[in-house]
Amino acid sequence: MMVCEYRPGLEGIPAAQSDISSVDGLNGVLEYRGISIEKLAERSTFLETSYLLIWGVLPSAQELEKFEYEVRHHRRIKYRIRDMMKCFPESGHPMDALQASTAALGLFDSQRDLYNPKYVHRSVVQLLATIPTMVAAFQVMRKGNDPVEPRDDLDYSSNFLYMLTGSEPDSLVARIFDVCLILHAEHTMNASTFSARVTASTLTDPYAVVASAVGTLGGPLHGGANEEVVRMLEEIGSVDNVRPYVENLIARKAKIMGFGHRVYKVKDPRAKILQGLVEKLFSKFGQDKYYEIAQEMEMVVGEKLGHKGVYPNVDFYSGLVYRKLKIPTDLFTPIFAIARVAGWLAHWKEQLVENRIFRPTQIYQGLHKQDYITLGER
Ligand SMILES: CC(=O)SCCNC(=O)CCNC(=O)[C@H](O)C(C)(C)COP(=O)(O)OP(=O)(O)OC[C@H]1O[C@@H](n2cnc3c(N)ncnc32)[C@H](O)[C@@H]1OP(=O)(O)O
Ligand SMILES: O=C([O-])CC(=O)C(=O)O
Repeated sequence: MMVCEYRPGLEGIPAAQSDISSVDGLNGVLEYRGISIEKLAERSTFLETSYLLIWGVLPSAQELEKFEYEVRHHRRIKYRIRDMMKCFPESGHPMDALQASTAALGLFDSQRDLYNPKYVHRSVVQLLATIPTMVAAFQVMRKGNDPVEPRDDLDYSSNFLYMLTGSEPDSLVARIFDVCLILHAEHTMNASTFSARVTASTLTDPYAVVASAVGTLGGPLHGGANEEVVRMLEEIGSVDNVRPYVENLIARKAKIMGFGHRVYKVKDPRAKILQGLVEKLFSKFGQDKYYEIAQEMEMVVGEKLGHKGVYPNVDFYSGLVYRKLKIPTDLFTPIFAIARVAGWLAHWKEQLVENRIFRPTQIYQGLHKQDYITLGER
């Protein structure tokens, strides 16, 4: 079958049939396996949501306990991985460090057996368990310190925050962080998930699948926008500067980070929940001026670009949560990756069910039947 119409960015072209999540972009609805993101953010945990995404159903109490136990006990990384990471330049971006170290996990995967449920289970546990450890280890090691060993007695998010700082987080902070992970866990056929599915379709190992997705997530048009948003708010500096700043970006036809979406033509439902989390954090730990700047920005961008359906996306308010938790800006996208591993793995598993290698076509616009001109004659 030949489909000849070219759609830049594959806009509107289905790349898979999926049961994992759905987005209603006109009404601002996101569901994981049919459950709204609002319900999950209110009642679930990141690990339970990961189980739901990957295995398709909410776990029983016993299944959840076993899954949490397994993840807790696979958090340690091999000393060879840690030593390899020690050699990474401290000036390098943590997303590059994460991509390289995730790919390196594949070096230890000698028994690849993609269609064996035990292999799938083991890889899921290992990736979910070790990716936060690798993100935290790079952060601590680039400051010249030894990584903080994971703690088996802490839940997923508390343990990650503990490995980053060396101290146990406040329980509200840990819960808010866990909700952020739930919100970022999955989002239909976004660029990094597409990347994961293309890689999965070649029947390579899940470490290569996740590493390719990490590489795709890092760009500023995708997950990397969360870092750019905070840098932009800092550059704006005061509420009075918002309007001229936005007008200048629009006049230059530049993209405003944290706004716009291929699917949502209204405010992203995750941005609404994240905004609520910012307010919760501020009411306990004190306001900062960047939230006022962000609110003004949302108002001005809505006024100028609302007619094009350009509203805040998930990356607009997440950075303000992480900033308030004193997390360095360049860790925002790796934190997004920690969460999205759940969605990538769910798509890896789904892709394998009736796999067919991705191999789209192109519309060739180049020359034919050219002469080969020898080097001396060019
Ligand atoms: C986790 C995530 O990946 S969420 C997205 C994170 N990325 C960002 O926040 C970066 C900023 N946003 C963008 O670059 C885009 O909105 C994307 C990449 C998210 C979506 O891109 P596309 O679906 O290709 O939208 P496209 O670029 O065609 O935009 C449609 C129209 O809205 C405008 N628009 C879309 N987003 C923005 C924006 N952030 N700032 C200014 N204008 C915008 C476009 O200029 C275009 O206008 P036109 O029709 O007059 O040319
Ligand atoms: O769906 C998209 O294109 C981007 C996005 O919001 C996500 O990956 O969370």
